[in-house]
Amino acid sequence: MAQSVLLTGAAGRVGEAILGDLADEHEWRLLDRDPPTGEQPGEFVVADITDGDAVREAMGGIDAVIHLAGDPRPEAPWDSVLTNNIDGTRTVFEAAVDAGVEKVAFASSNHAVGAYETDERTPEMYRADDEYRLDGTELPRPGNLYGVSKAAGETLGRYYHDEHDLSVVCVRIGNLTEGHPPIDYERGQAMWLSYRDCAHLFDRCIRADYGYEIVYGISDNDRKYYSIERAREVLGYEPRDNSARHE
Ligand SMILES: NC(=O)C1=CN([C@@H]2O[C@H](COP(=O)(O)OP(=O)(O)OC[C@H]3O[C@@H](n4cnc5c(N)ncnc54)[C@H](O)[C@@H]3O)[C@@H](O)[C@H]2O)C=CC1
Ligand SMILES: O=C1O[C@H](COP(=O)(O)O)[C@@H](O)[C@H](O)[C@H]1O
Repeated sequence: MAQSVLLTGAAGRVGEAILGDLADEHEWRLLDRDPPTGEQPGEFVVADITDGDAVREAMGGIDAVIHLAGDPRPEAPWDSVLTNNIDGTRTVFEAAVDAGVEKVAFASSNHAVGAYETDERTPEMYRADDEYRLDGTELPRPGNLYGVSKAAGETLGRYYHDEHDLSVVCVRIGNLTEGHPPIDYERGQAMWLSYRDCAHLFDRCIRADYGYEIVYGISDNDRKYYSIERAREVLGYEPRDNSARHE
């Protein structure tokens, strides 16, 4: 069934992947601090996610939120991730609860667990014959402040689920690229997320029933060190792409 979905960070790359396949599948309200370029599949709200009043207004009549807005740079400075990724994410969760939204899918990142990629494990863990897997039950282990901000977003989600009964899924997105996986980059190939698998995964986040979940958002790559079993089980994720087909 089509749902009313608020998509924050709609003008970015992940937003482009989602809307590319799902424009006609749901009723969209799009939010970004950058104004839209070109025609959009729904109402577009130009606002900053740290503006509580604007975010609360954008939540009216919404069933589900896909929260992408934030600073996506692994090297982003603390001031920026504190404002955009931590404070902004808290504002989105708070407004969702106030508005009686049912579920929020939060764009977390591989960088929330980047420090598991130790010198001892790499580069072997990036290869198809290596069986090391992270599955979402492990503690966060960020390798940079951007990763810290994503771990904080996951923890905010846990809090808003436990204290306010909001359904929350945190998707630790790998490396989204259009058309083909990153070239000459084993790590990127191991965590590749194709555009169509990205759209399908967030569609499942809108449609599935869950309480609080952390899942990995990668395609079904032969090379992988993130398990996608939880996403399959809980969300019904059925990825179609595999970076090995492009090697
Ligand atoms: N692209 C990737 O491979 C990955 C992305 N992610 C996460 O997914 C989300 C989206 O990433 P991308 O689309 O790649 O980034 P992007 O930079 O292309 O898009 C982010 C969008 O959010 C908007 N934005 C940023 N701060 C904002 C604020 N304070 N208020 C309102 N809008 C704001 C920007 O204007 C931009 O349109 C980010 O949270 C990022 O951390 C996580 C892992 C991998
Ligand atoms: O969280 C993110 O991760 C991807 C992949 O990380 P990288 O270190 O291999 O580049 C990154 O491209 C994206 O910008 C970021 O938001």
